Amino acid sequence: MKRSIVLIGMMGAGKSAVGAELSRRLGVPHLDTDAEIARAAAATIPEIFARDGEDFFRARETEVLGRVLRGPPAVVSTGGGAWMRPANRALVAGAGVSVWLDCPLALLWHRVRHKPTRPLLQTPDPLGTLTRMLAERAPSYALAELTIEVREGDSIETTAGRVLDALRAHDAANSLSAQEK
Ligand SMILES: Nc1ncnc2c1ncn2[C@@H]1O[C@H](COP(=O)(O)OP(=O)(O)OP(=O)(O)O)[C@@H](O)[C@H]1O
Ligand SMILES: O=C(O)C1=C[C@@H](O)[C@@H](O)[C@H](O)C1
Ligand SMILES: [Mg+2]
Repeated sequence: MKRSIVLIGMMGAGKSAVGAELSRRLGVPHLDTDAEIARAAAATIPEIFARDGEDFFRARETEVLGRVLRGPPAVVSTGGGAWMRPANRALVAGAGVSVWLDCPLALLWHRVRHKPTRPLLQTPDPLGTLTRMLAERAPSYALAELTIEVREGDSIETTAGRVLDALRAHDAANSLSAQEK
C-alpha cells in the first residue's frame, strides 16, 4: 500500500468501525483522529469541546491529521468535520486516497440518536441539526476521490469489503491511465 486510505463522512457513517476492519484486512495500522486527539488531551471529545471549545478541537484535528499522514501508509478514520477545512483536504490529497462513506440520514440518525458522545448533536432538536449538517456538508464530502454508499443492513465487514473493491477498481483505473500517458 503506497498511500493512506482516509475515511471521511458524517458522524455515525462508520469511519471508525469500518476503518478498524480495513486495517485488520490490509495488515496496516489504523489511526483515528478523534481517538488520537482524545489520547493526547487525556480527555473525551465532549470534554474537549466543553472545556476548550470547537476552535481548539479543530486546530488539534488539523495537527493530528498532518502528523498521521506524514507517517507510513495507514487506514485513517477522520472525525466528521475534518473534511470541511480546505487545509485538511489538501493534507489528505498529498498523502492518501479519500473515501466518503455516504450514509443515508435515517441510518445516521438510528446510529447516533442514543449516544451522548457527539457534542455537536447536544441541541434541542438533534435530528434537525443532523439533517442540516448533512445537507451543508454533502457537497464537500462529494469531493472525495471515492464514494461508497453505506446501505442499511450491510455489516461493517460488508462495507469494508465494498471499500476494498472500490479501491482496487480505482487503482486499476489509475495504473491504466498512467500507462496510457
Ligand atoms: N455497517 C455497520 N453495521 C452496523 N453497525 C455499524 C456499521 N458501521 C458502523 N456501525 C455502528 O454505528 C456506530 C457509529 O459508527 P462509527 O463510530 O464507526 O462512526 P464514525 O463515522 O466513526 O462517527 P464519528 O464521526 O462520530 O467518529 C457504532 O456503534 C458502530 O459500531
Ligand atoms: O461531525 C463532526 O463535526 C464531529 C464528528 C466527530 O467525529 C468528532 O470529531 C466531533 O464530535 C465532531
Ligand atoms: Mg469515529
